[in-house]
Amino acid sequence: MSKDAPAFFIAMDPTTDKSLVEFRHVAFGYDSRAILNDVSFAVPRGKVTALMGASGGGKTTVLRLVGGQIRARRGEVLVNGQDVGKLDAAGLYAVRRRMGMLFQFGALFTDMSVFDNVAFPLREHTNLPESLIRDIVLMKLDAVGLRGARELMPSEVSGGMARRVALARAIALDPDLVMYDEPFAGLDPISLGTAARLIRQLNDTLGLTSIIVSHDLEETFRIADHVIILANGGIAAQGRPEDVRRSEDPLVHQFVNALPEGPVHFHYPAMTVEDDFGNSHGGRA
Ligand SMILES: Nc1ncnc2c1ncn2[C@@H]1O[C@H](COP(=O)(O)OP(=O)(O)OP(=O)(O)O)[C@@H](O)[C@H]1O
Repeated sequence: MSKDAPAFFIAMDPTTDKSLVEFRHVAFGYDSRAILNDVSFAVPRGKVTALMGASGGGKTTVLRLVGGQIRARRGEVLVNGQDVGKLDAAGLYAVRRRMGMLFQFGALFTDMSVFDNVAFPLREHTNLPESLIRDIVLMKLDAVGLRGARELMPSEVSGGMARRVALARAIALDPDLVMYDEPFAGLDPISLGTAARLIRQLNDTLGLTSIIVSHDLEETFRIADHVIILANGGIAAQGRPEDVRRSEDPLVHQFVNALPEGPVHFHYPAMTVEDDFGNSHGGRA
């Protein structure tokens, strides 16, 4: 990085390490309930990785482990070679600054204009002068096609536009990694296609690494370089979309073909049906 580069600019790590994020034998559970058992995978640097799997399988949990909001019970969660689970508050802050997070409905601040929403992280995390913030915000809004919408309030933009504003905000600080949790939820097919192409395009033009959690198989397989399928607490498959699609593993087959029956559990763990509805209530079953 040149010494004249503005302070907010964080160069890509020059290391030759091919993965930006790596899970090594990670186990995690909420209370006594195990969610991930011995999970290992790598997210290749500069690529779009899709994290998919059955509902409740732990995809959002994986994102929260990467962001350091929760810590693994066992194993390592490496981001740029650092174990996020072992960082103190300052270390975690530094790692998080290099991540953009985009959650389901964008969660824009409703009392701020589109411009101020995108400016927010810059005002919070940097000491840049307003004139430079303005240029950066307009650049980010331009990247998502909304430079002309800067004065609008969130209530005045469509769902698809709101998602794009949230995306501009997520990339405001020039992150290395952007994590999207269900970025297509609730979008009509045209907005969905636009959002997907935008994620791909921003990844490539800004040199990002992207992780997308999504249920939209077709669109996600179309834009992803790498797919990881999470099921029953482990990794059912990972690889290029075309390879995962061809997998003959019954679990993966069930998932990529959206079959209701198969090895992926439909039920949240519960006591047996007999115990729940059975004779304990005087034979009501
Ligand atoms: N804070 C929490 N406390 C207790 N259990 C939780 C908590 N957050 C998630 N869970 C449980 O952990 C499991 C995994 O949740 P997670 O949100 O990671 O799944 P997911 O794969 O993202 O699901 P979906 O695709 O439905 O969003 C779920 O069964 C959920 O009920």
